[in-house]
Amino acid sequence: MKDTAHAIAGDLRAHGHEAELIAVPDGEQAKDHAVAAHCWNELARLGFTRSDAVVAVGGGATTDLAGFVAATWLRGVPIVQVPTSLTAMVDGAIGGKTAINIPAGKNLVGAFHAPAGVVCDLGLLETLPEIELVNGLAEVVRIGFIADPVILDTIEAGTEAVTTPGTPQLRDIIERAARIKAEIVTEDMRDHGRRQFLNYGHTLGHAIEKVARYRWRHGSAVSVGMCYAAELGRITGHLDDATADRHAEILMMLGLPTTYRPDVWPDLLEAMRIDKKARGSRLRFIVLDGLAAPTVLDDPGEEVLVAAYAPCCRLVAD
Ligand SMILES: NC(=O)c1ccc[n+]([C@@H]2O[C@H](COP(=O)([O-])OP(=O)(O)OC[C@H]3O[C@@H](n4cnc5c(N)ncnc54)[C@H](O)[C@@H]3O)[C@@H](O)[C@H]2O)c1
Ligand SMILES: O=C(O)C(=O)C[C@@H](O)[C@H](O)[C@H](O)COP(=O)(O)O
Ligand SMILES: [Zn+2]
Repeated sequence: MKDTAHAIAGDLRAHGHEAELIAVPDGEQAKDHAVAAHCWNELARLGFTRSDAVVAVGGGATTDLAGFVAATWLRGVPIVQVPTSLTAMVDGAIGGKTAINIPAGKNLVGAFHAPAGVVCDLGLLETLPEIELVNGLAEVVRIGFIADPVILDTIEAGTEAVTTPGTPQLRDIIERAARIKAEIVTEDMRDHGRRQFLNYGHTLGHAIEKVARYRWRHGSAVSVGMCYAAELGRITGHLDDATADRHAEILMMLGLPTTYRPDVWPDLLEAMRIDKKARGSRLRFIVLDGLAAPTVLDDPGEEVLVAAYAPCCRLVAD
C-alpha cells in the first residue's frame, strides 16, 4: 500500500499539487479513536483546509478510517477513495459509510460521508494475499444472495476463476457487486430503507468480530453471519431449504467459515443488541424471502435466535 500511496503522491506533485502522506496502522487497528486523533493532528499541522482533499489508499479498514477523518475534519472535507483490497473495491470505498470501533462494538462511531470519487485499479489485486481476496468474496456472495444470483452461478461454475486476479469471471462479479452497491446507496444513502439489505449477515458477523477481538477477518465473520441469517430465514418460514443450504455450500467452496464457537452465545447475543438496525430492545435481521428477495425480520425472539445458531456453531479455535 505504501508504494501505491507514494506513487499517487508523486503523480499529484507532478501535476502541481501539494501531497503529504499520513501512515496509519495496518488492518482493523486503524479503526481506533487514537489513530483518528493522530490524523486530525497531522491535518492541523499541515494546515489542511476545505479546499484540500483526503486520498485514502488501502483496504476497507483504511478507507473506513480515512472516511471518518474526512467526515469530521472541519465538519467535512472531500475524500477520494482508492481501494486496494477486494472488500474495499466492491463495498467499503463505495457509499460513504465511515467508522471506527470502540470497546462496545464494531463501527459504533462514524458518519455518512460520500466520497467525491472512487478510483479502482483491479491490477492492485495482484499483490493481495489470496486469503484477503477470498474474504472480499464473502461480501460479493452477499450481493449475490440479496440481489444478483448470476454472481452465485459464476462462483459455483469454478472457484479457481474467481480467486485468480485478472480473470474475466472475477472482473465480472466485481463489476456486478460494485454496481449494485452503488445503485442501492444512491437510492438510500442514510440507511433508512433498502440499504439495510446490504447488512445481510452483518448482525451476527459484527458480533463475531467483536467477540473474537478482531482476530477474525470481516469477510469470514460475515460468512458465518450469512449462514445464520439463512437459518433464521429457514426456521421462520421465509426461506426454502435449497436456498438456505446453498449459503454454506458456496461459502465452503471458497474456503470461508460457516460456523463459530458455541460457548460464547451469550456474548454474541449481547453484542448483537447494539446493532444499528436494532430499534429499542427489538433486534432486526435481514433475511431472504427467496433468492434476491431480502426482507426485514423484526424481533424474532430469543428462542428463534438460539435455534438458528445451533447449525452455525462448532467448537473451533478462535
Ligand atoms: N464502509 C463500508 O461500507 C464497509 C464495507 C465492507 C467492509 N468494511 C470494513 O472494511 C474492513 C475490512 O476490509 P478489508 O477486508 O479490506 O481488510 P483490511 O483493510 O484489514 O485489509 C486486509 C489486509 O490486506 C492488505 N492489503 C490491502 N490491499 C492490498 C494489496 N493490494 N496488496 C497487498 N495487501 C493488501 C492490508 O494491508 C491488510 O493487511 C472492516 O473493518 C470492515 O468493517 C466497510
Ligand atoms: O454499505 C452498507 O450499508 C453495508 O452494510 C455494507 C457492509 O458490508 C459494511 O460492512 C458496513 O460497514 C456495515 O455497516 P454497519 O452500519 O453495520 O456498521
Ligand atoms: Zn461488510
